[in-house]
Amino acid sequence: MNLQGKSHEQQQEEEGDDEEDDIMGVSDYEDGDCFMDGERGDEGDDDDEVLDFTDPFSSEVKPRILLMGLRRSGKSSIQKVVFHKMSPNETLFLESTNKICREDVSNSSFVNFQIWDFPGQIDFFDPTFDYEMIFRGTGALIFVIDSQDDYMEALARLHLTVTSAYKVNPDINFEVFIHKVDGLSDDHKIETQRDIHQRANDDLVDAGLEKIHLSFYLTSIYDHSIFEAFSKVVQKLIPQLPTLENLLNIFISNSGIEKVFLFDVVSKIYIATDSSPVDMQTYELCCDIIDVVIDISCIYGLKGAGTPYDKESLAIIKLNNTTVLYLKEVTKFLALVCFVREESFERKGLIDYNFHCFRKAIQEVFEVRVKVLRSRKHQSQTKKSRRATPNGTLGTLGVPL
Ligand SMILES: Nc1nc2c(ncn2[C@@H]2O[C@H](COP(=O)(O)OP(=O)(O)OP(=O)(O)O)[C@@H](O)[C@H]2O)c(=O)[nH]1
Repeated sequence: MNLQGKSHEQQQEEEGDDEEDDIMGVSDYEDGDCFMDGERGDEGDDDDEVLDFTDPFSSEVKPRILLMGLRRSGKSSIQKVVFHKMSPNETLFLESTNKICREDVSNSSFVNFQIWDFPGQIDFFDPTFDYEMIFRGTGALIFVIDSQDDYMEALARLHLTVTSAYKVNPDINFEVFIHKVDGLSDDHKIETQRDIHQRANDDLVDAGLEKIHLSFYLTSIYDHSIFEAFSKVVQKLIPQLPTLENLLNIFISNSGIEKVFLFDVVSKIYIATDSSPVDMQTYELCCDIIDVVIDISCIYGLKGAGTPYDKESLAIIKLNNTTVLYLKEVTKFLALVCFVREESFERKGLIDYNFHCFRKAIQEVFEVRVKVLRSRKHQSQTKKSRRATPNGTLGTLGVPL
């Protein structure tokens, strides 16, 4: 294993080399082309700024993910395992949630959304529960069903929840996690999924609401299925997803790479991948390489106030099946994990050059979004200041007008 946690040469990149920044094909490559590892150049700091979604104004458009389900179905555990690196065994000691817990995921991760963990016993008919307000701004509603328990009550609750939410906001993505499947045999898993799918959809048809689409996932916190399911939920909320996929396709086809994932490092959610199918083993290997980088860095690499993942983080692991796993930092939240055949990895210079172009391209994709957000913020500020001024009150800067 060749782990280069924090050591690769800083290269100066000349400005104005845009004409060079087209992804190169394998055929374009010649030995001796000097596009080397670590080619980040001066633009490095800029993209942190561009991709830094912790800007307060971006909260205006933060999609909200609701986690709902009966008591003890596993909602808090999911949140803790996916976003707080809690080990699954520790969730045994989690106390029941009594109030709505809201968490902003954006501070530590690329994924820019809020999760609302609802206590199991919440009552929709309680007049103090303003579910209209809650559902209006929601991007995805995850309903967790404990598959090890009798799920009839959960299905009734799912129906009530989904129909109430749909009335307020028909654009919500409804995601059903058939959870704790680690306790079920493979046959039982499939049978349970089929049964829940059938019953939930029958209930919707009976209510004349067959247009509501429910997506189902088999999940457990004891393996990677919960991360994979969460990845799919999050991907549906990323408007730039088709563009990212397209860029990844171009990147791998020109670099001799077999498969690539763009990962949110903190949550191990993958934001995008190329269009070839994902198999669980590949995904698990990606999670493992991220863990290796972060864990080794945390244990042996941290100096003072440093972070375990930074601009220089990269890892190369040669597997025993002639495949090379290659991780590279994209932004302070994102990493690219590539599966490359050993013979293709000999052209690492080409891969790194194309990676550099890919990085620039995604920077541009998100720049558009940041610009839109900025202009929206500006507009709303202008409106506010106009509203505040006619009767001689203070302007936006607190200066008497
Ligand atoms: N076997 C198994 N147990 C799980 C899984 N996820 C959660 N659990 C267990 O389920 C129990 C309840 O988990 P919580 O996360 O507290 O459930 P909750 O839905 O947040 O409960 P409330 O706060 O009461 O609404 C805990 O003992 C967890 O360890 C899973 O994937 N498999």
